[in-house]
Amino acid sequence: MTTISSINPTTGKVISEVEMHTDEQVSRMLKKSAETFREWKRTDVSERNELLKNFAEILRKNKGKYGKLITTEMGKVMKQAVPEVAKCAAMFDYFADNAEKMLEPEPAEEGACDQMIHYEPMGTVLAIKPWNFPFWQVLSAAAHVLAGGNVMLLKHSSYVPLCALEIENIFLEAGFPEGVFQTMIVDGKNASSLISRDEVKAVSFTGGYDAGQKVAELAAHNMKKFVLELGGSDPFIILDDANVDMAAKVGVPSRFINTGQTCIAAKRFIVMEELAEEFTEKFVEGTLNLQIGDPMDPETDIGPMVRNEQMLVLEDQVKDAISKGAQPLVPGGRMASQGFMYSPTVLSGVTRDMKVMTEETFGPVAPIITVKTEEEAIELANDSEFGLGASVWSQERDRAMRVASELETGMVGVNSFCTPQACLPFGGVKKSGMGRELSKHGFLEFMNIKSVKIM
Ligand SMILES: O=CCCCC(=O)O
Repeated sequence: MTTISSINPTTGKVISEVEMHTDEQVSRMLKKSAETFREWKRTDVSERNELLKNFAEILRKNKGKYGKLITTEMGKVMKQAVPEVAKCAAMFDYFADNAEKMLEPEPAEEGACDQMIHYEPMGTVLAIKPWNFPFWQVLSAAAHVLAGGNVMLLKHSSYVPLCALEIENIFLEAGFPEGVFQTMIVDGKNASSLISRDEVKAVSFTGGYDAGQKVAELAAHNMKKFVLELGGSDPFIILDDANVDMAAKVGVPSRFINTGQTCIAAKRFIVMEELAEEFTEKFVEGTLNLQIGDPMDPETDIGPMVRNEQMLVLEDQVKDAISKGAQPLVPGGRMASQGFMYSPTVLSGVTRDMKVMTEETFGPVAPIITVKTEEEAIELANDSEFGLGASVWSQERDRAMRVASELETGMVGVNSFCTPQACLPFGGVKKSGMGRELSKHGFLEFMNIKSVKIM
């Protein structure tokens, strides 16, 4: 029997061994999903919406229980794990309320009703999802994929097998027919090999660039539709007329939420020199106020990182910055405790050749870099392989909007930080991915947009 170990990052200890599915079981799941699709796509949209509503209700009723599971299995602090579950519930409500409108056939042009655009589901969507938001990452895709009449097969991160199985249970408890949503406990290699299987019609991938590139190659080779949501190195730009108090107040959670392990977190703080000292002082103060410790404690802001491997990467990035002249204003770093605790680090005097600027930092490290002009801020913000989100701070709306329009990203927060929302398309450009999740745009990614011409 082959198993995956579920490990508690707070202690570093194994919580449970989860049995992996055999090839034979996976084949049965593929077959089941293809069979179920033939029925599911024909169910009335109102019936599907009712199930989405049931699902949201179960999440809301049990958000404490699921939050605790998330905290135990990947270390997210309870203060954020419970809202993650509540946010998923709100997103299911959104698609339950809007799917019917999104599915409505549209006339091709005003008055030309004999040429229609129909939206039809594709079939089985293979979802390959990461550990950092164990519920949100799966459910933000599942809600609109299933609402459109598709079915889903999940390969979740090997770090969160218990969350993966619990999500499948919730679908069954909500009344979804067996086979509409199934969790496979398999390794990454096995999941990739499923892309070529006839039953799989599309792939929804969230994760790192290298794995995303592999998925894209396999999907393209097998002529399957894919959506990729990859990493980010989001700039957080403070222009010289920004409200510094607010920028620092929002900048701290924008960087350190989820112990810095968020694709759309602020990862490069770009400050115009007039405000650099004041912003840095306030940002450091906010960072030092964060409570670090047991993620189960409702007061804790910073819990463990997910694994030692992630800490090693972060340590290397910080070492590289310091060796090139960055000053550790808040030194932070690995803590002498059990589990994978890493205290927040703030670096000033950062230059663009440092790894903290060129690579994604997936942990609690905040590099601050100073620029002289707005143009330099824009140029530096765009000087990245990534293009997921960005944040711009200015008290002049037109100026902030002008800068926002110059940024090469899929999302911009003006005087706010970026976070996915059900009604907004979510995704990136450049090495941050292709396609969109959420909103009508995400919904349509997994629909066959069929033109119907009636003579
Ligand atoms: O890692 C990206 C997902 C972000 C989810 C959130 O901010 O709610």
